[in-house]
Amino acid sequence: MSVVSCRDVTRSFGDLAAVDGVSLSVEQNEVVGIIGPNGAGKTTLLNCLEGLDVPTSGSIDVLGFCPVKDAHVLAQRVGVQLQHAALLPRLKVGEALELFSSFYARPMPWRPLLETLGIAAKEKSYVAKLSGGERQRVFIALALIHDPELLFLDELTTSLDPQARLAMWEVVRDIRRRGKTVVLTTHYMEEAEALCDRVAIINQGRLVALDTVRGLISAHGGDSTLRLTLDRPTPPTLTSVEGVSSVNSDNAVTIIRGRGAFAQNVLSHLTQAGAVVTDMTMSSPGMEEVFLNLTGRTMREAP
Ligand SMILES: Nc1ncnc2c1ncn2[C@@H]1O[C@H](COP(=O)(O)OP(=O)(O)OP(=O)(O)O)[C@@H](O)[C@H]1O
Repeated sequence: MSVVSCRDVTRSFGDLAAVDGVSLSVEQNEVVGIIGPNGAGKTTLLNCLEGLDVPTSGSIDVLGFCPVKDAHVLAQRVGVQLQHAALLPRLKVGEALELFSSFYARPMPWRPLLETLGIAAKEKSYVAKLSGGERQRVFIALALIHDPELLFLDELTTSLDPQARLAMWEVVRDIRRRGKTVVLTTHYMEEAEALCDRVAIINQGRLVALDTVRGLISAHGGDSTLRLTLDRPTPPTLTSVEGVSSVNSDNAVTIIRGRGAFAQNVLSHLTQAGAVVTDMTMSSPGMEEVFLNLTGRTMREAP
């Protein structure tokens, strides 16, 4: 049985289908990322999965339960990262963790959790006085306090500095190593590449792709680029080499785009032609190219 199963889910606000016919499943011990441009519907979808919002149509199962009707059962087994400090301003970090521990049958010891998240020194600070990144880490600690089987993380590392972001990635990897399941949204392609077993790309409410990073790049990444400096003018025969889609010259550099084993084919072709390669670089498409090809926008335009 899938941990999360979402069938043909639509959530409309008036005429706007913020989530539009999304079907997806998340299996046990997977980390699945949801990415998409601003306003794509990621948070709305996550809210529906978390039981904070109700789909206009379609159905959702989480651990075999309905996220809305069975919220009390799921609360013990699912962790949700809060986004706003509204309910905690007058509490100190340690008090907030103590309070949340009291909600659960088997809470984890929270001091080691603060250590792992790098905020042990903030135990006696008011939540309201923390920096954005520190508060974010408190919310992660609160989401983890009952050692949930399934964790929902919405923009996990958005206000964190690079060091804290890497530490947070380790936290997620550790959660996965312990057999848990994670569904996260992110605006960072490198985060999706680093953490996710599969990535769902949402655009205008619709699920446009769902696959491993490698699968997405091979299906939607487009061409790789090989830049060569040769000891002679570019042989015109390069255009007919298997896998090559285009050949251009820029000053002394030959720029060849293609797919599959095109680079190897090009090099053998040049060797046979007696040409000498004096410099060579190769760049392959990544998730940025996948995102651009599927949504028409770069990720930098999106946040
Ligand atoms: N309660 C609401 N009432 C009306 N419209 C809403 C509501 N919540 C979301 N929307 C709209 O639904 C669309 C999807 O919003 P959502 O917050 O899910 O996008 P997102 O992908 O999470 O965006 P971002 O990356 O900016 O966080 C947006 O056009 C948003 O304005």
